[in-house]
Amino acid sequence: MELQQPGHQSYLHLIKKSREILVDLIGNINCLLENLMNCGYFSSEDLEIVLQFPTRADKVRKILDLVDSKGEDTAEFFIYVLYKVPEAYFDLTSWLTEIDFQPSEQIKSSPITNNDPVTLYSKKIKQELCCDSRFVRSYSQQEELMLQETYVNGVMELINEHQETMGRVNDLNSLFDDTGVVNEEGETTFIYGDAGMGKTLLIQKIQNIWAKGESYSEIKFFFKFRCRTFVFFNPNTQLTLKDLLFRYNCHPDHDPEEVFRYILKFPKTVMFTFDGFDEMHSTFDLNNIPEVSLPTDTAHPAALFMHLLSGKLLKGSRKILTARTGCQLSGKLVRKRIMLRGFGMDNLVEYTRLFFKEPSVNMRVLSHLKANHNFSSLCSIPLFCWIIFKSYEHFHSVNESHEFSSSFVTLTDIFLLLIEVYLKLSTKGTNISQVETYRKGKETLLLIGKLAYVGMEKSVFVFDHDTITSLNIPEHYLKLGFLRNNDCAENDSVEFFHVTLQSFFTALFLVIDSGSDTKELLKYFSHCAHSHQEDLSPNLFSCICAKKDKHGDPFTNNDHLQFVNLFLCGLLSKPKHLLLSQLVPSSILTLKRKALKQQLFKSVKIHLKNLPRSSFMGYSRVHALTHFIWMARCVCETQCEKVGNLVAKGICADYIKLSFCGASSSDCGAISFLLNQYQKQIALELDNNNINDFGVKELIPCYRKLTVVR
Ligand SMILES: Nc1ncnc2c1ncn2[C@@H]1O[C@H](COP(=O)(O)OP(=O)(O)OP(=O)(O)O)[C@@H](O)[C@H]1O
Repeated sequence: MELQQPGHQSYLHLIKKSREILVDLIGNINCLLENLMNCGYFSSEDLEIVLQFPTRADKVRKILDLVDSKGEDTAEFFIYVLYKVPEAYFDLTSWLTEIDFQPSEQIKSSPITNNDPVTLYSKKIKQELCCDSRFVRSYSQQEELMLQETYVNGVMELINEHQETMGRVNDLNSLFDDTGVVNEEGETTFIYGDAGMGKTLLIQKIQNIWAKGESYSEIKFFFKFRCRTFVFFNPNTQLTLKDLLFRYNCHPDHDPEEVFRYILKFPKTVMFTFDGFDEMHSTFDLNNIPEVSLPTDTAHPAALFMHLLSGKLLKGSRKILTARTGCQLSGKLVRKRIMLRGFGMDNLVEYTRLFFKEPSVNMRVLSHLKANHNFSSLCSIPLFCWIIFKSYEHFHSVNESHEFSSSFVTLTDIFLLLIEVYLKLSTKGTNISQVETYRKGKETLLLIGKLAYVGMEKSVFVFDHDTITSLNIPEHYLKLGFLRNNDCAENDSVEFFHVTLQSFFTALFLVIDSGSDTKELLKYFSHCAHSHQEDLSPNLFSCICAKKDKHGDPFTNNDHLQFVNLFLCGLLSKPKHLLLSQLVPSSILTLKRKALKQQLFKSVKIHLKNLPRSSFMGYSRVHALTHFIWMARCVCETQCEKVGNLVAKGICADYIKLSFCGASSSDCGAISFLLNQYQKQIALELDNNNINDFGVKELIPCYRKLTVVR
């Protein structure tokens, strides 16, 4: 294409010379006609003449003829429209660059209407996301929580390939910049953290700031998926990428083909968020991910998802994938790895300010947090912080002088409080005691507990209507706040508002159901004893083929089962005896408690005994796995020194290395509790975990037992 500079030639001449190119590449006629009409360059007769022609090419030819007949100004305006609406005329980008079009000052003052399908679709996604992300999905269903009034930044750290921290991410705009890149070829920003650390809320915040135009201005299309959605597709489902994007996010109102063509041509203008990779553990077999050679090929949606992650489809698009800690993603796919570490003290102060608007209550909660580091370390996990504050708010409204009675608050205490709050809200119960509330709520607790347990048995976290009716759960129980509608599955299915709550109800059911014997009670301990995750190959594609290898399901995350065990320990602890004896005979509680105590001893002993040892600085060093941390959490949840004493006897090592075990600050309290009961001195290595100042304080009580701390 040979073109001369416009300075040497008229625009009319330029259009004439490029006639063929323009006829070939101008697709959107409406946008041109509308602007030429609006600014008075074309009359309604001109419009009619153009529209008489049947084909697109003929229409363009006629427009060019008319422009030619009208003179230089119209020709300049014609090119100005092509230049100002690049989304509609993206095929002409290189032509426009080549002619180096420089609009005159006069033409620049002409208003241009941008009604092309790409821009309209981008606006539509923005509007939808703006509405969708304004509110946090409320747990109690009766209240609506504005994201803006509840979100505070948590601590985010960049992690390298050796799992070491490389500094903090302080700004959501830097999620895609060049700092902390672990693999230039990787395409995905992988954000991970423990349950309730705020992965989903972070994704919602990212959607919200994009939709409000506060960030990521180069992004035109934002597609959000929950990984769980891919589990719900029938294994035989075949979709094109276009269908996956447009059917499962909002649909373009105009010319979807043209919008998709734009997306394929400019993948850098597309952002994806995929939330909850750990939820992909599933029944379908991803063994043979079919190749897609063309973006128009069909494949199973999960295969399309994997090809998007790897960049085989829409290479260069931005992708954020979230998962629970421990869920592996191949290094090949990861560009940056970011770990969520929850709330630091500054974040907690801000969250408290947002949550408790009344200054005196705000001050009281803050001083409570500062005085009690067990309390503040639990609050460093945003989900637990919300539950604690929610319960505090409720009890404070009932009784102004309410304080958390014990200086040591366990997770079981918190969930018991939350359930009490919801039971009271439903009965509009006034000042009845916790014991009385539970006694009255026995039937509810048994039925909801049964639902949780039935699900846990089959790794089912979403319940359809048939399951609910088969368990005879009355409709109004679903509205108490424990369950919420599921937005991924079809039909009106429900899920627990958080999977930890399902774990809690499962434990409660195993404790209070008179039909559950001790064997049943303890069965999840053996499921958890050895986590497949810990010896997984880091390559996702080999993981996907794992069913044929001997690795097991790579997506299986057993945290939900570990939480069941933890809550069993809390519920069967002595301080909860009075409360639980409202729901089940005392003798049964005692029997179950004894069996649990023995199980804890056995679990720790077997775990440490079966691990390889090495000699280090004269010690026999054993590198314990995450399961050991869970055991420590369980022992601490009992709050019983006798149990701690017995279990500590199972510690058959004098040096325990707990590096890379995902221990958080609140775990330090648990480790301290357990080691304090150990009869001898012991060395402890805790580097590369998620421990902050709260955690260090929690360890203080066991310092006297430690010979080496690292
Ligand atoms: N940054 C935050 N600011 C305020 N509250 C938060 C924040 N992050 C999380 N929360 C609170 O914790 C709850 C749980 O957060 P979220 O669902 O995002 O956790 P998650 O990490 O996705 O958990 P899971 O892995 O179990 O799905 C939120 O509904 C909210 O109440």
